[in-house]
Amino acid sequence: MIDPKEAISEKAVLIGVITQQQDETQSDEYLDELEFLTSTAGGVAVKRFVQKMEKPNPKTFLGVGKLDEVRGYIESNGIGTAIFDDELSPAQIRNIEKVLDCKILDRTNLILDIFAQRAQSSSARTQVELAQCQYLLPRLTRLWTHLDKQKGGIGMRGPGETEIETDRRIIRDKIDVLKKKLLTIDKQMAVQRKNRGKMVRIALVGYTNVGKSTLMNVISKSDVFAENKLFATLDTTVRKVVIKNIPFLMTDTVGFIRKLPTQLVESFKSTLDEVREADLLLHVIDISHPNFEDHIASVNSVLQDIKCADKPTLMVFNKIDAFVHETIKEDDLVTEKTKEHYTLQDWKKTWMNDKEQTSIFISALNKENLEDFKEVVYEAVKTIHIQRFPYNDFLYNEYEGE
Ligand SMILES: Nc1nc2c(ncn2[C@@H]2O[C@H](COP(=O)(O)OP(=O)(O)OP(=O)(O)O)[C@@H](O)[C@H]2O)c(=O)[nH]1
Ligand SMILES: [Mg+2]
Repeated sequence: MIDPKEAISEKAVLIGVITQQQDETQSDEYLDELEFLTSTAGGVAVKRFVQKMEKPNPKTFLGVGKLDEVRGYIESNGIGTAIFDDELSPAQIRNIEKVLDCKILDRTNLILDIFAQRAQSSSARTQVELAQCQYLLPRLTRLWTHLDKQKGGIGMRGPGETEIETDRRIIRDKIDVLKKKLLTIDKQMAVQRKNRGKMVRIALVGYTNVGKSTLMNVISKSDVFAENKLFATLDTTVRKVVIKNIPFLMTDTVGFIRKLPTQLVESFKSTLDEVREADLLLHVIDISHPNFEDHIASVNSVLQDIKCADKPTLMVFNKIDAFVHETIKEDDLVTEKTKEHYTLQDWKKTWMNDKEQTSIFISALNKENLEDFKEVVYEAVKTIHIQRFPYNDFLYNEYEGE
């Protein structure tokens, strides 16, 4: 298996494409994210290579000429790793490796690697390991490229194939074992969740690094690990929170990301069950991030994958303290007003103001607007609580201030 500690501890080049689906700005922002992922994994991105093309080359991702340029740079600068901003197919990895002769990582690889480094509990570790095995299985052949199976024929089919088959069987057996282990963990977790009784359950969801754990900490006065790195949280934390007269449970869980590897979504089933069984979702958004609308779309698509898209959801726009916008000078009559120029007030008048949804604007870090936040959450929880406990059986009396 890939040793998470050794996977990257070196200089890397980042490789992306500009296509019809993703323009130059987008491609830039995606590579910014890839760079953040790289540094979170412990690597340093020293250079970016970007190629304009209709779609990535199915054989080599980049075009042959561009790939050669990358090889030149890698050779003369002693770079050990090339990281591609997309999931590469087994054939692409094989072909690229032949040209670049260095470690080839793709986006999925990188994310799996970070997850592996960060997994603490036995459940998180098992889930990551399963995802890694599933990623590895179809890619095992790359170890055998030197046998050049295409030429095939006598001698080529024998030992090579058998060894790949043996390796595959080992990985398959491991996948079986891990799946069984996860089944047991799932059951334990389901029992734990059941034991929590009928209390209303809220789950924090959102893109990675938006401030979910920070919000959890200020609301529940707990101490969940939060830091400016991607995927600081992998394990689920549940805290009891009381607002006024209603106690409820709040869950902080793993953050989502664009192109979250499907293997991870699948194997993190027991973690995501927390989200699936929640009565209410708080979708936390980093409104100070230039790509926050993209982030919302990515999160919604994962929610759809895990069949949670229809759950009651409050949109919590966090980091209002860090929100900035471009301004157009009064005498500038040329520049058109675009989203980069929107003030917070402008934004609040957009789709965020939809009657269908509730939006709250806060800074978890500076504790701004938390009273409003609590009020809105309280009302939402109360509605669910009253439905669930028809005798209006509040655990505490609500005292109006005198
Ligand atoms: N400026 C500002 N920074 C914030 C705010 N809330 C959180 N942060 C910072 O954002 C970074 C990420 O915060 P976390 O709470 O770890 O984010 P998360 O959503 O739990 O991230 P993952 O667990 O990685 O998915 C930290 O450096 C926080 O200090 C805020 O309101 N304003
Ligand atoms: Mg977190």
